[in-house]
Formats: sequence, C-alpha cells, structure tokens
Amino acid sequence: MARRIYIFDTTLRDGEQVPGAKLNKRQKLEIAEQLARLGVDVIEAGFPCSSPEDLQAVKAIAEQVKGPVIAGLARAVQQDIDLAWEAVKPAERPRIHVFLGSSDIHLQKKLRRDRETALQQAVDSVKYAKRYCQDVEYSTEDASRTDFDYLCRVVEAVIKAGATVVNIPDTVGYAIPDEFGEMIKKLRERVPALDRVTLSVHCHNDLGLAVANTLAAIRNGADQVECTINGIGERAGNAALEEIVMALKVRQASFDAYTNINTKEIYRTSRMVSRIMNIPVQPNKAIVGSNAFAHSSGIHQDGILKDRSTYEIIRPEDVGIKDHKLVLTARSGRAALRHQLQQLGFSLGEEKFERVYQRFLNVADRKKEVSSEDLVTIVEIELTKVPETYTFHSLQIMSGNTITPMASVTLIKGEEKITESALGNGPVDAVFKSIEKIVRKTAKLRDYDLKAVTTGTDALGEAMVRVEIDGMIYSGIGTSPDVIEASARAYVNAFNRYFAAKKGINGVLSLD
Ligand SMILES: CC(=O)SCCNC(=O)CCNC(=O)[C@H](O)C(C)(C)COP(=O)(O)OP(=O)(O)OC[C@H]1O[C@@H](n2cnc3c(N)ncnc32)[C@H](O)[C@@H]1OP(=O)(O)O
Ligand SMILES: CC(C)C(=O)C(=O)O
Repeated sequence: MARRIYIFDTTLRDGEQVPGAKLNKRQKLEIAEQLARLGVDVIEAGFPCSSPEDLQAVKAIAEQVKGPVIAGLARAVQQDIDLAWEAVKPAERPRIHVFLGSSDIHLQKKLRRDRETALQQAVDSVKYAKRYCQDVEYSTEDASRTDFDYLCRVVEAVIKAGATVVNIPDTVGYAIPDEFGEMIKKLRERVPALDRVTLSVHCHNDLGLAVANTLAAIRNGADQVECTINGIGERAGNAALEEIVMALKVRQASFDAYTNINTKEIYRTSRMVSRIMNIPVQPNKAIVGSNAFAHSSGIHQDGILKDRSTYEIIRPEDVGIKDHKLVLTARSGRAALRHQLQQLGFSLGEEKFERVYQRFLNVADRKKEVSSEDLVTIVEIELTKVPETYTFHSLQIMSGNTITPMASVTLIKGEEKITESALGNGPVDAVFKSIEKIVRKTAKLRDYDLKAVTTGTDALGEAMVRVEIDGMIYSGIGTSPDVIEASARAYVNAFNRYFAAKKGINGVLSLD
C-alpha cells in the first residue's frame, strides 16, 4: 500500500534565513494561511528565541492557523525551549523542534564540547521539551557528516528520551543520493526504535542535490520531508516542496508514496512567497518557473499542439497554472504561428498566411519574443490596405548636438500640399510632431522599431510604429533608404489607418 509522506514546510524558518527575506508578523501569517490551504502537514513558523517579533509571529500563527502542526525551533538549551513553547502553545497541535550539531566538525569547532557531553545535552533538552509538549522533534544537525555509530547512539537516546520525530539533516548539502538513501536505510536497520517515531530528512542544496537526496531518503524509509516553497533557504537553499511533491505524484508508481498536498495551490503559494519575500523565481525553475510550461521552439510547439503529452509530463492546471504558453520566437514554426493567429481570431488562407509568416520571421529575428500585439500589427500591415487620407511628400530636418532638432514636413491631402514645422527631442520626434500638426491630431507612441532590410550604408530602412489615438492602437509601416523618412512614412501610415477606421473602413482587412 502506498505510504503517506508528511510535508514539513520550513519556508518561514529556514526559508526566512535567506538574506533580505526577513518577514514581519503579518507577512508570516499570510504565508502560513496559504501553506495551510496548500495542505502541508507541519509549518515550522520560526525560531522564537531569535527576536521578540519572531516569537509573536509564531504565536499568532499558532493561534490563528488551523490544520497543520505548528512547530517552533529551539537550540538544545532551556531558554530557547521555554520561548519555543510560549510561542507554539496556543496551536491545536504544537511541536517543539530541538536541534544540536552531531558531527565532529560542529562539536569541536562550533559547540566546543565532546560527543558524550553533546549526547547528554540532546537527551536533557528532549526531556525538558517533553515537560511542555507531547510532540518533540529532534534534529541531529550536520548528520550527513556525522560518525555513523555516534549518530545511531544519538538517535536511539533521543527516542528513549521521548522524541516523536527524529530529523536527519544534510545541513551543508554534502550528501549524494545513493549515499544518503543508504544512510537512512541503515539507520532504520540499526535503530529499530525508529519504527515507533517519525523519521524525517532535511536536505540543503549546496550541490544542487537537495531534492534528489530527499527522494532517495523517501525510497529508503523517510516518513517526513522538510522543504521550502521555491527551494529558498540558507545559502543555496533547501529542497523545494513543489519539486518533491510533483516528483512523487508524477512518478507515483516508482515511489509508492503520496502526500496530502493540494497541488493546485502550488503556483499561488510560490507566487505569494516570491512576492512577499521579494525573491524572484528563476525562469527555468522546475514546476513554478515562468518557463516551466512555456514552449518556444517550433518542433516542440508542433508536438504540443498535436498532443501535449509529447513534451509535457505535468499538466499545468495540476499545479494551479492556467495553461501552457506557446512563446513565438524566431525558432517557432508555422504550426505555432497558425495556432496563435487562430487564438487571436485570424483564420488566413495559405497565401496570406505565408506572407504573414515571412514577416513574422523578419520581426522575430529582431525581437526575442513576438507578442500577440506584434502579431496583430504584422497581420494589419501585411493584409490591410487603407485609403491614403494623407500622402507623404517630403521632409527637411535640422539637427546636431548643439541645436534643438527641427523638422519641416510636407504631406498631400487630395490636391492640397500642407507643410508644418516643429521642434522635437530628436529629429524623429520633430518629424512626428510636424505630422501631428498637419493632421491636427496627437498620438501616443507605444512602440517604435527600426531595422535595415538590406545591407550596406545605403541600406533600405523599415520603420514600424504602434500609436495610440483616442484610446485605440494603430500600426504603421514605412520604408526608405533614409531612416527618418521611413519613420515619417510609418507615422503617416498609422494616421491613415486611424482616419480609415473613423470612416468605418476597418473591413478592408481581408483574411482569406
Ligand atoms: C542549521 C540551521 O539552520 S540552525 C538555525 C539557524 N538560524 C539562526 O541562527 C537564526 C536565529 N539565530 C539567532 O537569532 C541567534 O543566533 C540566537 C538568538 C539563536 C543566538 O544568539 P547569540 O546568543 O547572540 O549567539 P550567536 O548567534 O552569536 O552564537 C550562537 C551560540 O549558540 C550556540 N549554539 C549553536 N547551536 C546550538 C544548539 N543547537 N544548541 C545549543 N547551543 C547552540 C553556539 O555554540 C553559540 O554559543 P557560544 O557563543 O557560547 O559558543
Ligand atoms: C535545524 C536543522 C534542521 C537545520 O536547519 C539544518 O540542519 O539545516
């Protein structure tokens, strides 16, 4: 029968040890409420002895957050344990979590005591915590670098003293999966009393192996795993909750284990933690990164559109993400472009689609990502013919680094030639202002893109503009060997679209 794995979330304690991630009481409460919705089994809410505010934050969580066990961390000293108890006492199910280093490195260099003294301190602290609280977790800090026989003795002794959970941390992320899994297995064999308590692991990510080590431990008998949202935590972080949970879900048959996490809350929780702690999630982060369900290359997009199982092992909706994203780039193909155009309501015949595709490639080579707005512009420019209310005739500019640029532009309207001049922040700005004077309308420039369509110093320049007029967006394109003239032509082209729309001539966009 599949085993239940208990999720101990330490985002609010180890996660909060990230420099700059300090949370106040209100923020901790908000995250704790969300962790409860996510369905974690234990919330380690803080380290109450560390500051009066943290004590109050842990207390508030203990009072208000229902469902999970609420744990507070304490060193193996009475004062810490007293404060931890004061903080977690109001919880429905409180837990005191006591820890002490067990490796010779920690004992000799940091704690400066011998193994026997530390063993006695471990036992005494568990007994002391037990006077307050039935549920006491004991962590053998730096377990993965601890002499194994000594580790077994400590584990045995703290269970005898009353520990209900024994946690084996890979404090400095030193372990590797086979070795760590083997250690958990051997520990169970050597300390049968572990069968009466919860065996937990807590892995750090210094070698990028925190999740792999955690999964190896699960395979070898760990019941509880300690982890954080987005894998945040001291140094390189902790094992990422979302990765462990989804690995167990996606590869259920391999692990024969499950968690009670409501996976649909994963993405919301990740966003909340990232926002409140002000720690961005790297785009390629598994499960919750912005690219985790984004497909940008043509072959993958084609596969996804035919059947999403070709390139997706997780359904985005299972982790609370609305849908996968098809990102249009220069590496995209026709299948993805056609799909995106259809999503935007364009269903083009073959010849027109091919024209749009060629211009799309052209734009994609200049931009990292082609947005929906870009696509609409491309379709408009390729397929819409508008009557020319104004026709570009000529322009002159005066510009230089010691004068305010000035332009004079002439447009033709019917039989009439109209010339206007304006100053601007640059020559292009001066030209745009002159055009606005002629057409007696102002526009907000939303996007402006210029490129050479041929090579050499006499290259043909192509300007694309997107402008806002009366709250609507209009695109324009212009070409000329002179980039300022190309810009002027693009601006006039956008205005002509506006005037056409005003006359109700939108319908010239022909799609088939
Ligand atoms: C692996 C982990 O992530 S453990 C958790 C790490 N998190 C934190 O440290 C955040 C909260 N910490 C704090 O606010 C402070 O460090 C406090 C309040 C705990 C202690 O502050 P201070 O009393 O000023 O001590 P300081 O931080 O300088 O040094 C730590 C002391 O605790 C001792 N200590 C460390 N771990 C333990 C332990 N598990 N049990 C008992 N004593 C311990 C150290 O030996 C040292 O004492 P010493 O100076 O007598 O040798
Ligand atoms: C307190 C313990 C569990 C810890 O954070 C560690 O060893 O990394």
